[in-house]
Amino acid sequence: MKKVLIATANKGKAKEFESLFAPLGFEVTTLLDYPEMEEVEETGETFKENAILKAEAASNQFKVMAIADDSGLLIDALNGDPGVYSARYAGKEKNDEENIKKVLRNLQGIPAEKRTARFHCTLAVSVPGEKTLTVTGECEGMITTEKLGDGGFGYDPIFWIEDQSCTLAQMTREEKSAISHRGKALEKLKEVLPKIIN
Ligand SMILES: O=P(O)(O)OP(=O)(O)OP(=O)(O)OC[C@H]1O[C@@H](n2cnc3c(O)ncnc32)[C@H](O)[C@@H]1O
Ligand SMILES: [Mg+2]
Repeated sequence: MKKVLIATANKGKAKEFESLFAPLGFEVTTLLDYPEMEEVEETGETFKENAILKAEAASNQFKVMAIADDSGLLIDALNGDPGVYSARYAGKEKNDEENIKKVLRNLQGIPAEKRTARFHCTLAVSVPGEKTLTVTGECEGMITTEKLGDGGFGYDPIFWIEDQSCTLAQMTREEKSAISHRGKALEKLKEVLPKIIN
């Protein structure tokens, strides 16, 4: 079976990538399979910089093609926060629960129509000896006033999708991937990397 290395240690992302790549005949390995590996410091100021950092670190270490995902939630009423710092919004322990609480606290009193937000995803593909390639995807939504649903990960329980009238955490993994920032970025990746994906 063909293998693809996804340079992430995030369980939620890992599951989504497994579901996205399985139909393409790929076995997915992630950094969760290598717990001894040290986490790459995300020193970039943009999703693109951080995605490239993570992808190149993994492909250099393992000498294989690696795909990294840097993503985050941009909330208009918070001037684009938590943005690139989404994972660590409430502290360096990367606690989804605390991150959600902080967002809801900071949006207290903000009316529904002003709670617009988007998820962003940049995927970087690094092949040893070749220039790293990036693609992006975005998903528009609204921030709820309470958590709804227990699927997904991260900020999904407070991210409302207008068209479907539910949060990303109330969708199946397939439903989420059909409209998500990650799903859209991967669709673009499939176009630019036909040789590798097919
Ligand atoms: O860097 P890796 O190892 O991939 O894992 P991470 O969790 O640190 O990932 P990021 O640096 O890209 O931070 C992205 C954060 O944005 C949030 N996020 C990204 N995609 C999401 C999604 O599809 N649903 C909900 N939250 C998401 C989530 O809280 C992530 O921790
Ligand atoms: Mg990270």
